[in-house]
Amino acid sequence: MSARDRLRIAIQKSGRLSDASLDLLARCGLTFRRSRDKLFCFGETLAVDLLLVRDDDVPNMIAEGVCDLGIVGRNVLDEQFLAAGCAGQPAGFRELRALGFGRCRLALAVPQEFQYVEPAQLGGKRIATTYPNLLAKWLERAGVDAGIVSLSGSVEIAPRLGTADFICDLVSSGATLAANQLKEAAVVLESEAVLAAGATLPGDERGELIDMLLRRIDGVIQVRASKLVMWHSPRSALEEITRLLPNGPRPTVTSIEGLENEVAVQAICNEAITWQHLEDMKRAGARQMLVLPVEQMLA
Ligand SMILES: Nc1ncnc2c1ncn2[C@@H]1O[C@H](COP(=O)(O)OP(=O)(O)OP(=O)(O)O)[C@@H](O)[C@H]1O
Ligand SMILES: O=P(O)(O)OC[C@H]1O[C@H](OP(=O)(O)OP(=O)(O)O)[C@H](O)[C@@H]1O
Ligand SMILES: [Mg+2]
Repeated sequence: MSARDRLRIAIQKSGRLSDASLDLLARCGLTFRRSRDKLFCFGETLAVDLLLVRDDDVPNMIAEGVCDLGIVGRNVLDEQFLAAGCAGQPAGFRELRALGFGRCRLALAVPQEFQYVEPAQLGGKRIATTYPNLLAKWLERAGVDAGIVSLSGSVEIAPRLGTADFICDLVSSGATLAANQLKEAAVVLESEAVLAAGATLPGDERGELIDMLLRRIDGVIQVRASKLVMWHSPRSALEEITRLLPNGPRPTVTSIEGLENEVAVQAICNEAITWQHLEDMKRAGARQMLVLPVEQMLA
């Protein structure tokens, strides 16, 4: 087998997406031998190797055929997709799957004292960002003519330095904005880590490997979101409690020896169970609630 018969996946070498990307691939059954320079990892279990790179380089490496797949934030992928379009080139990469980690949003932020109501207030102002193409598209859709100040980092400080009036940057908890006396005003893009691939998938063994990997990724994502919820409650409260759970699962109901009106219930939920869910269930009569992770699932 020549080296390029093997599938190559590019992931972020060191950053917010690195551990979760490696964890996802491990859950898909891939293990790697790390080379000494740690930029190339040879796949031991399957003919799938890893390249460890800066996240910004992932889309172009796919477009150039250096690798077949990549894990990168949608924010980076979409920005570079639009940039290629502006340069009159086909992008050569696309999103195959949303992966459910690295969630954040590209947001417009304004000084805390600014009363933001609508995009029209941005007209004629300067907005600093590292995502000029995504911002330009959003402004165009909103019909607003504003100046875009392209920076390569430390965007949050621009309003204080007077180089811009507002900013457009990634936000998760909002702590960075608050530390810079800014507040979120509008969401430009909801982002998370995505699996990216070339415009067309390889038709050889690599294509088969991609199909298999996609099936495993889909399974991992489904299981990750799934929880087994268990509780005790009066039989009469069962329907109301079940309705409180996301997606109204079909519960398995077991009677409890010696307690005629009580039941033990378990249900698989395919969405996150929050404390609020549990408190609502408790108010409706549920007790002894347990939420357990699902390890593997075969329908
Ligand atoms: N605060 C955040 N919370 C959650 N996800 C985030 C957050 N900030 C960024 N991300 C996501 O993680 C990706 C990688 O972020 P990171 O800060 O590690 O990138 P970077 O500094 O550009 O790294 P590199 O050195 O690889 O260029 C971002 O493109 C985004 O998709
Ligand atoms: O809303 P928050 O939870 O505060 O997160 C937002 C911050 O996180 C990211 O930066 P990161 O911490 O990755 O540092 P970087 O800008 O050096 O990459 C992003 O660029 C914001 O600055
Ligand atoms: Mg980067």
